[in-house]
Amino acid sequence: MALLSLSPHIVLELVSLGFFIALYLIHRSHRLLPPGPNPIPVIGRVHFPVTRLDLFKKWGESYEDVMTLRIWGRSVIVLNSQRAAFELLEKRAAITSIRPKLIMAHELVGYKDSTSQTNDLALHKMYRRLFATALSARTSQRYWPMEERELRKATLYMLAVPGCSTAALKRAMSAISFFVAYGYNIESDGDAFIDKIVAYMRVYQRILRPGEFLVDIIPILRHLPTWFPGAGFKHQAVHWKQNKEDIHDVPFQRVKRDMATGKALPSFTSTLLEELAIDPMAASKYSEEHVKRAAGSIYTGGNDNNTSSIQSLLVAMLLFPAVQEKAQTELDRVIGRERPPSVADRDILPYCAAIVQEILRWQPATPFALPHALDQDEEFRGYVLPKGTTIMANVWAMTRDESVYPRPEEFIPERHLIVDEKGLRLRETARHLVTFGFGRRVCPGSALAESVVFAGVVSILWACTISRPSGTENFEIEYETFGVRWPKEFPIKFEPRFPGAMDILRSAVYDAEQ
Ligand code: HEM
Repeated sequence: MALLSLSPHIVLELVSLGFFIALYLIHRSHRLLPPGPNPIPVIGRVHFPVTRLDLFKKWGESYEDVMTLRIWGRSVIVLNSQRAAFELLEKRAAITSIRPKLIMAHELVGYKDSTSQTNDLALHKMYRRLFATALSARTSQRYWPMEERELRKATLYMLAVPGCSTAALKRAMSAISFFVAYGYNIESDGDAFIDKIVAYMRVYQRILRPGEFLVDIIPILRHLPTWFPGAGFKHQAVHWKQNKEDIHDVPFQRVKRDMATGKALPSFTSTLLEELAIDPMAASKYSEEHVKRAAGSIYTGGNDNNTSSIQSLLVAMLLFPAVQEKAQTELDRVIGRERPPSVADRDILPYCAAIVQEILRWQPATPFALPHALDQDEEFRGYVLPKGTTIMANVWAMTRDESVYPRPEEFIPERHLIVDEKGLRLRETARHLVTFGFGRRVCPGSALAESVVFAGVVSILWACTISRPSGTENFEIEYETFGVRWPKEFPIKFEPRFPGAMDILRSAVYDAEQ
């Protein structure tokens, strides 16, 4: 009321003063942060330029280890080198393992307590234990035969139907994720359910993108009543939340039914539910609800990353045909043409194993990993990084660091190989790729991902000759980023590499399905 009695002139002066104080405070809070490319004063930029990887590579060189991007005035620390990422995200993981707050994803759609988003560190530790039990490198071996079967089916599909490689790979990856999580084929849930999941993946990737929703920038908007103009995002959130619950619940309940009738096949869910039933100690550590959420993250975490990586294999084979020839020479020499290769052959197929590592380096599916955040103020390289600040890893620039990967834009599997008294084999360091992220949040599905991509490499290259269809030799393949980075549709031709290749694959698939 007192304000209303002031003259308009004084009110204007007070508002201006408030504005300049706010500017000063924002400016002061930015002073102690590392510099960065922020062209608009105070605001910095209006979005995080996820598609401009060329800029991130350039900035990685000019700002060296660490820089600050400001998005609508909010600071995002970007770590440009492996050295900085290890120092902050690995060595100081105790304070850099939380995720930035996203009102839309966490509060409105309900991801607050999910595996990849929870900031409850005890809960997070428990989820990681579930993954260590039911999806360790050793337990994931039980899924190898099913990975081989699905990728052989996808290979046959690509050979039989021109222009279907993306659809074939997406179908195979859905089948694998579902089988690993629940032990049955997703197709038996019907097309409507599959469509629902595919549509939901887009939503999932959208809600996790920092700055995608105004409510993430202005959190107070979450209190808007649903009838208020512009509050449409709240309706969307209710709908998405319900979809999320259904997608997690339908397959989970089916595993429980199958377990009750003795029909359930071994899976992430059945392994943990069995342990819960027989081990009285297990119930004090986790509940069915936790298993349900962790199983849901296998699909959301793994599906698109795996698909994108195998699509990048196809791109690499078109751009670097000599690599295809070398891999096929290795396959002919070691495996021959009487049987298709399997994941268990990985140690005797080092060149093909190195192709997997090179795909993950050359086209990381998530070029910025997932965002971390600081749990307290922290001094780093002479700067003071405030509590709550988002930290992104510039994985793109790290995988293009010429001191580690000479000629980084070229696809060179040899860079991951070593020859010594034991013969040709993968370097010890090859598996420590930054593509799977950092510290306590490092991808818990990396062993599964590597075997799936290997199954794709050997199945496709053993059976097919991949080339550009005539007339498309100069077609420029482009990538797009939607959560995960994908190649846009591109022309590609698959031909059987030798007579009988398709028959051998078909009978291997048939045997596996019996
Ligand atoms: C090529 C395939 C894959 C790539 C490139 C990839 C990459 C990543 C990255 C970069 C992160 C974030 C790490 C960080 O925050 O520092 C992550 C987290 C995660 N990934 Fe993967 N991933 C792949 C496959 C998979 C698979 C197959 C699964 C299934 C089990 C999976 C499940 C998850 C989960 C649950 C998280 C969250 C971990 C947490 O917050 O503690 N990912 N992944």
